[in-house]
Amino acid sequence: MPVSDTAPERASEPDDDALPINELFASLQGEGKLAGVPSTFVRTSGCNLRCWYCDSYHTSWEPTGAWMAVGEIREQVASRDPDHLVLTGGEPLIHDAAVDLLDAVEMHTTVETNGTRYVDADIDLASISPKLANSTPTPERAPAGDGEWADRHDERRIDHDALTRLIDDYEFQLKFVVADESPMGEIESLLADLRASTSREIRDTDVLLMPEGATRERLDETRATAARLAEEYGYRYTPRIHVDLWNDAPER
Ligand SMILES: C[S@@+](CC[C@H](N)C(=O)[O-])C[C@H]1O[C@@H](n2cnc3c(N)ncnc32)[C@H](O)[C@@H]1O
Ligand SMILES: Nc1nc2[nH]cc(C(=O)O)c2c(=O)[nH]1
Ligand code: SF4
Ligand SMILES: [Mg+2]
Repeated sequence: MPVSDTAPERASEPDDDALPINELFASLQGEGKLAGVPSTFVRTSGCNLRCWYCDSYHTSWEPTGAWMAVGEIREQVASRDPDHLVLTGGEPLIHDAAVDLLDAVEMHTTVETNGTRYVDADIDLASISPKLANSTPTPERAPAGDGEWADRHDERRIDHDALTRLIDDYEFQLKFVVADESPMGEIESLLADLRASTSREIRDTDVLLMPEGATRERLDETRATAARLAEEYGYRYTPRIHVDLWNDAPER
């Protein structure tokens, strides 16, 4: 997704109580169990992974943003209409101040996370999107660099302990990005491992297949397959309604 030209420009010094913000906007939640719910999005910059298909290139491959104090983010969020906050990125949970923001706002909070780091915070819905082998930026498909991220990405992308703790402690959904049948075996085996390690029930309706696609054109190629696989395996399908409605526009 292109970087917003209206990303906050006032930067405070990076300190313990600030976050690097790529964009902050109100829209409709596009994905998952709360798709369609008016929400204010806070998108942090910086990620510990490098999915080749990342739709937020300017938070991962080429991170840009301005530091904002948590108090100022809280005010910006409170000044908008929605009573749902979606904290996303980049990977929001790599920043310690994400916990302060989640604890500071007085509304429903969803965190979009790759599930590689556990935090203890005021999270109402942990929207966990574990990264499968189909995300690895091999030299042929990395959008930048010479493939130097592939090994690091593969070593980091699944952390069973962090996933188990997130599922143990929060309402959750598990969202898997699919374009074809190839990741289904990995999804089934990861779910079997997590069902063995968590004390909570992971229902099939907590598992969502999401078509890979940052543009309408790409979704046209993937959504029917994702929907068919959801039916076949008994999982849920989630659209990406923001892409259907607004394609890859920033602040949407
Ligand atoms: C940009 S990520 C930010 C949060 C976190 N880093 C993560 O990956 O969950 C937000 C959501 O977009 C999904 N996503 C990113 N690029 C995508 C693409 N090209 N097609 C479908 N989903 C994508 C991720 O899997 C995740 O569910
Ligand atoms: N409308 C809208 N819904 C979203 N749900 C998750 C998003 C994300 O980028 O994390 C996202 C996004 O970027 N836009
Ligand atoms: S983990 Fe999320 S933000 Fe990071 S590269 Fe993958 S999709 Fe992008
Ligand atoms: Mg997005």
